[in-house]
Amino acid sequence: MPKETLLQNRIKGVKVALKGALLLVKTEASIKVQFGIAILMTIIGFALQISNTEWMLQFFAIGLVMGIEGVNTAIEKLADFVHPDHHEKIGFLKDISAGAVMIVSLVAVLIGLIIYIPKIMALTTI
Ligand SMILES: Nc1ncnc2c1ncn2[C@@H]1O[C@H](COP(=O)(O)OP(=O)(O)OP(=O)(O)O)[C@@H](O)[C@H]1O
Repeated sequence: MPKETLLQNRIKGVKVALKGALLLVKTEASIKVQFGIAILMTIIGFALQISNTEWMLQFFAIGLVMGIEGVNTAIEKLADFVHPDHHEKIGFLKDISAGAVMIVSLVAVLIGLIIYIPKIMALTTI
């Protein structure tokens, strides 16, 4: 079999990653909710005309939360596959993995509050 080039190898890698991202959005309830929130925040961002820097921070927060949620999902599924029975260590592993999602989610909420509270205040004082 002819050896694939670096470009062919990378194209294959991108295809696999896209398939994984689609699988996450299609099958995982938490990612579906986060995707919905991401769309809503994008609409609100347009409506309240946030700045370029605010767009960057908002997309960064969305990407961070959804990315870490994806890794958390993979860890949960791997744990269930490797050890389907109840085990203290599996519980600990799943808890810290969920904790990582919680940390980035709190940061995302803080970013949202910092961006939108002044804009909402300005709207309500008009
Ligand atoms: N095999 C196990 N052994 C010990 N504790 C477990 C085990 N499976 C789950 N737990 C405990 O239950 C919690 C929830 O685990 P679960 O796999 O249901 O994740 P989840 O948060 O409900 O998943 P999702 O994000 O898909 O809703 C874990 O954080 C852990 O504390």
